Order: sequence, then C-alpha cells, then structure tokens
Amino acid sequence: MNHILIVDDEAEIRGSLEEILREEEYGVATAGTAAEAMVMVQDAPYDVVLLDIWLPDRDGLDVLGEIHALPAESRPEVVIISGHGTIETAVKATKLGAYDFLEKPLSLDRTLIVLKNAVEARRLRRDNLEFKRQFSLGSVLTGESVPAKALRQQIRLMAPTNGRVLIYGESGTGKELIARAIHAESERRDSVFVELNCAAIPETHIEAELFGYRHGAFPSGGVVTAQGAPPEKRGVLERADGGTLFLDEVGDMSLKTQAKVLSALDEQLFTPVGGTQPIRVDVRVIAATNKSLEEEITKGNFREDLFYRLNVVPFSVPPLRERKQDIPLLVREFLKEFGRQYGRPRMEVSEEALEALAQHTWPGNVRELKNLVERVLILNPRALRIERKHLPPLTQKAGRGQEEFSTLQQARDAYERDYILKKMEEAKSNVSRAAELLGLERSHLYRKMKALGIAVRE
Ligand SMILES: Nc1ncnc2c1ncn2[C@@H]1O[C@H](COP(=O)(O)OP(=O)(O)OP(=O)(O)O)[C@@H](O)[C@H]1O
Repeated sequence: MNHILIVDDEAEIRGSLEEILREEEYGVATAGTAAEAMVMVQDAPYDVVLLDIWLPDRDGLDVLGEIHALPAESRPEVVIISGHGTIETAVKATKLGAYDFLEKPLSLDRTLIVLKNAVEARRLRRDNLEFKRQFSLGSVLTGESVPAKALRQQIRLMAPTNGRVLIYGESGTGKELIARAIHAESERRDSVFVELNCAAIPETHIEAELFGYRHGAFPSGGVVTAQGAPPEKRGVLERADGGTLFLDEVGDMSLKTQAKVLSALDEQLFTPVGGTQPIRVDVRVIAATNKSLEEEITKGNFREDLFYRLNVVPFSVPPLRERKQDIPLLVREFLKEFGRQYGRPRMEVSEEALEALAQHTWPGNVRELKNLVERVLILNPRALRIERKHLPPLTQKAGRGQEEFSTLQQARDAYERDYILKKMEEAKSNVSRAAELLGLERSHLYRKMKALGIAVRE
C-alpha cells in the first residue's frame, strides 16, 4: 500500500481528500500544521506528501526544503497544493524539487493522476537507490578471506579520494568488479563508468577508441562508413568526462599510445584523431593489468613515467587458489544469482562438492568458478542441491579420458583449452603470436581464452 500525508490547515479539505484517497486504497494520514507534518515525515516513511503552501505556523516552501534535506531513502515526493493566485509560488516550489503542484479548488481527476505519477516517481527513486546499494561493496565483492576483507577496506578508503588506481591480478580475479566498486563508492558515482579493454582492441584502432576521431581522419584506408564518408566518434576519454575511465589490460598499449595517454592524463586535455580542437575533460582513471608492469618497464615495453602516473594507489588481487576459503561463499552467491536468472528454486551445495572445488587450482580464477556454477545449474535442471557427481572433471593437466566428459560441449571446451594452452606455450605466452599460430584475430583469441577460463598472462 502507498502512503500519503495530507498537510493542509483547512479541515474540510483534509477530510474530503482523506476519504477519496482511502477509497483509492491509499494509506492516508493528515496534519494541520507544519510542525505536526515534520514530526510525522520523520517518524514514518510516506511515499507522497500533499503540501499546502499556506500553513498557519510556517511557509510551505520551508517545509519543502526540510523534507528535501531528509535522507534519500526516507524522503517522500512532495506535491504542492496552492491557493488561487499563488501559482508563481507553486512554480517556484517545483523548481525547488516539488514533484508537481495542484491548484485549489482541487480537480479530482488531476489530483488522482498527479498522485499516481508521484507514487511511481517515488518507487523508481527507491528502486534506483536499492540497485545502487546492492551494487555497493557488501553484496558485490563476495569473500570473507583476509585478502577479500582487506580489499573491501582498501576500496572504502580509496574510493572517495580522486586518486588514480592500478589494480594487479590474474585474469578473472575480479579487477573490473573492484574498479566498478571504487566508482560506485566515489563522489563520481552518479556519473558514468566507461571501460576500455586495451587487449581486446587491435593496435590500429586503440587511439581512435581512446581519443575519438573527427571528420577528415583516416584519409586513406582506416575507418570509413558504408557510405564511404569518415564517421565521427567520441572516444572513451570524452565519454567518461565527469566520471571514471577503466583501462583494462593497460599493459597492452603500444609505446606510442602510452605517450599520448600520459600527456592526456597529465593535462586532462587531448585532441581527437584528425581533430584540431583539444578537448578538456575531468576523468578519474582506474587501470588494471595482469602483467608485472615493473618487468615490462625493464623490458622496455612500458613507460616508467606512465607507470608512476597510474600507480598512485596500487591494489593487488590474489588469485583464487590463494584464498580458497572464499569458494563456498562465492558458490552460494553464484547459485543465488543464476537461480534468480534461470527462475530456479533455492539451491544448495553439498560439503563433498565444496571439497572437490577446493582441490582445484582455478587458473581462470573467480570467472572460471562462476562459469562452472552456471554450467552445472543449466545441465542439472532438476537438482536442488549440487553434489559431487554434478561437477565436471576439474583437473587441468592429468591424463583425461573422453569418458569423463558428460557433454560434447565439455569435451570440446577441454580440447580447445588444451590446444590453446599448447600454442600459448609455443608462443612464449605472447597472445598476438599465439593468435597468429592459431589463425585467429588476437581479440577473438582473447575472448575465447576468457570464456574458457584461461588466465591471460604474458
Ligand atoms: N569477489 C567476487 N565476488 C563476486 N563475484 C566476483 C568476485 N570476483 C570476481 N567475480 C566475478 O567473476 C567474474 C570475473 O571478474 P572480473 O571481470 O572483475 O575479473 P577481471 O580480473 O577484471 O578479469 P580480466 O582480467 O580477465 O578482465 C565477473 O563475473 C565477476 O562478477
């Protein structure tokens, strides 16, 4: 039931409105003065306050201001009721944050429509807050191991500062999740979070992705539309203005691109490819890498000055094999998540199954575990409890007989995983070289490795 508070000094109006709204199945309370109203809104959550602008003890606009100062969770929408000739004040009230206004004498139809819309606006605002809360740390970064707790604490401390963050960790350990959590806990939370995966984009396109391009860029070859005219595009730096830019796999940028990123970071200013006008932005950069950038610097593959610019606050996310005590919580969390997604009843997991999962080394980290839980759920539509027998074979290297696979897809995945790992070995872990050996686009191989839970390390 939606709850409405009617604040009006005229008892007759309070009485008739109350009667009508009760018939419409609203929960209704009334107040005749500002003082009474303020006590009531602080004590109980109302969805909408119908507020007369003329009150005996105070100006309705002051009351509106006080209601607006309430915490977002308990703040109702306010609909102003204005007497004849006070429309200007009512308009002012909507500018101050009132949802809408009604003029006396009240029209029944309009009152009911405005109320219905205000209740809907209140519901949307509440859902939005709830979504943001769910997305905040507690529910997102699952884990009670010492490193998981330390990460949550570090995020809480660092998020409100504007400091650049560099997140280290193997593929699938949750680097993106951490970047999103930092954004969600920061002052920039109401602005955009934009992501660019530097490894998934061909080297020839990365500058255009970062800085965008303008008409006239790419005079020959390059990017052109189907009509033959070069298109315009806003780069991620421009799109992230006011918000956070997450540069994933930052170690995969060429030295030339690194130089441009360095200058853009230093000055918060850059010029799109083919453009003439520099663009000023206000962007917080969070970068992530699964390589040791110090090693890359020694090898001459990464600029030291850029490293220091990015590495203001370093985060290190340990692989799952070093925090196996998080596995049961993660499994239960993923069962809940996929259960909801696939409309399944509450699922449990047996101790034996958890023990088997703890034996595995999880080269693809949390992503591999999450994919496994999803697969098990799909392949066992009637199971209410995940048992040992539901799990696919988990050892990576041991001699595996084909009879161990329960589906063709599992056999195919295992074969592909082995084959890619072999080629990665031949290519000395260089993804571009391995992609050549396999006859695949680098970005395609990268996605495939991710899907198969192969840690992308160089
Ligand atoms: N602590 C965690 N709690 C809940 N889910 C997690 C956790 N860590 C990782 N995940 C989930 O695992 C998957 C992989 O995480 P994420 O994409 O953040 O990893 P990553 O380190 O950025 O990987 P890559 O380096 O391959 O881009 C995501 O679906 C993410 O939601």
